[in-house]
Amino acid sequence: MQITILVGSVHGNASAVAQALQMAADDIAAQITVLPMDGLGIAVFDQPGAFIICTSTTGSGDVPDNAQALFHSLDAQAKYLGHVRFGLVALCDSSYGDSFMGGGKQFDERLRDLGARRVGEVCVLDTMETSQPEEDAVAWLKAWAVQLATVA
Ligand SMILES: Cc1cc2nc3c(=O)[nH]c(=O)nc-3n(C[C@H](O)[C@H](O)[C@H](O)COP(=O)(O)O)c2cc1C
Repeated sequence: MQITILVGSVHGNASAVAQALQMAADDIAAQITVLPMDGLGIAVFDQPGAFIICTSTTGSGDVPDNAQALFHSLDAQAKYLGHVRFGLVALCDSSYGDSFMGGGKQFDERLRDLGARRVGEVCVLDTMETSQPEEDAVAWLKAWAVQLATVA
């Protein structure tokens, strides 16, 4: 199984979570590549295998600066992504109220609009709820990989 983790991060928390997921690759018999979103466009989804969007939220429900190019290309170069299977790991903070998890939600909605299929529940890493986001994410990955294997 080939999995590409696309990372949107401001201060490095999402990057650290992505690294932890990569370290767990052997546990799920997968090859995991970590790719910062910087400068990427929709063409990244032409790669084979499944994807994990691992992103934080910044500003007021916004995607991180390094995710802007990829996110906007989902509009500017929109195309059908029916072949894409993805999981979502969303770093967030519920003290931000209405803008909670906005970055993750925006990716989720836009990718699904384009026909991509999200596998499993969102891995919600709320700063107010967990002090061990890496461990939580690895536990999520193990369950997610099982679900992914059952999806055509
Ligand atoms: C300036 C700033 C704005 C933020 N805005 C939001 C927000 O609107 N909604 C939310 O759920 N979390 C928000 N967060 C919380 C971050 O998403 C969270 O701290 C995350 O762990 C940061 O990960 P990163 O270092 O990979 O960017 C904000 C954090 C900062 C510092």
